[in-house]
Amino acid sequence: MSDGYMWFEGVPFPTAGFTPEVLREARESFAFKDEDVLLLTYPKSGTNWLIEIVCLIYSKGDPKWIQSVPIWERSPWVETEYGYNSLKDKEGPRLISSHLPIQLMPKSLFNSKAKVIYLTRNPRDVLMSGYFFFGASTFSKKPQSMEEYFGWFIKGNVPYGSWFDHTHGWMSMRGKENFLILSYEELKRDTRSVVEKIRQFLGKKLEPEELNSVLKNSSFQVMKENNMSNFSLLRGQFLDEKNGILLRKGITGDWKNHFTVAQAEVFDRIFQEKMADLPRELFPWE
Ligand SMILES: Nc1ncnc2c1ncn2[C@@H]1O[C@H](COP(=O)(O)O)[C@@H](OP(=O)(O)O)[C@H]1O
Ligand SMILES: CCc1ccc(OS(=O)(=O)O)cc1
Repeated sequence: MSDGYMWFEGVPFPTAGFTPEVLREARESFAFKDEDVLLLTYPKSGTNWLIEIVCLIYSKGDPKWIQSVPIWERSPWVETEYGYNSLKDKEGPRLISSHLPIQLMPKSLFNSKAKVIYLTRNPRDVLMSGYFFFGASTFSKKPQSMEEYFGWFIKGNVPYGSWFDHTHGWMSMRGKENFLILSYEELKRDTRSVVEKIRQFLGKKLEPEELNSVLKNSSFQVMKENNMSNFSLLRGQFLDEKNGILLRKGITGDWKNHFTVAQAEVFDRIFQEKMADLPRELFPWE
């Protein structure tokens, strides 16, 4: 019986676009190549912002690609039916996205030199972003209230499971030279420097005016108006016509407008308990 998720090995997935067969085959058989780039996040951490930036770095700031091809085709999600099938036989270097927890990632990643960028975000803002986004979707369990979604998030009963487990799992890769960890918060605070860091990690060159174009075309306002990037193509079938918005506020600290004092205290306590073994520098919002 469906409870609003498609469960695979204890992890809840959206009900559209995912199957146990593809998840299994991707983990066992998907072959990462050394020249691939993997954009890895827990959902609602700024995944699509990162994809837009990387696409623009690849096109040297030329917006033609991002204005003509849907974002999920430029950097498909390897775990989805569509993404797996479009990536598996693709020639040449590939841009690949994923929200998978480490135990479900294609095994070949760990023997490849593929470059991985892991983008983190304050889980309180991830929670709020997910509450609005999944609440306006047709492919995920709908919460009746923020309080209900808060409880699900703490338990990991949300798409892709527990933020705490996801983060713990992937942080075990920190220090590897092909693994770059960034945060949404630093990307917001100093976008230019972080985009430069990404460019350098990818070994790409940009002229100053090309960098300016990357920044302009990946800005919140320009992305919000780009129908190839703002998920407007998913409205109707997968997202609510009115509230199914990917680029909602694009700020840090929105959780403060929604959490009660009691929820903030509960979250702090759980965060301390679950993340105490990891260095605080990994969480630049704390
Ligand atoms: N160019 C941009 N600048 C800032 N935030 C952006 C952005 N593009 C997307 N985001 C934010 O990233 C979140 C979605 O993440 P994902 O791409 O992982 O689903 C949304 O957060 P909010 O819901 O807090 O506004 C969205 O507004
Ligand atoms: C079916 C399309 C779709 C879109 C977005 C999804 O969630 S997530 O934000 O990438 O986690 C899932 C399915």
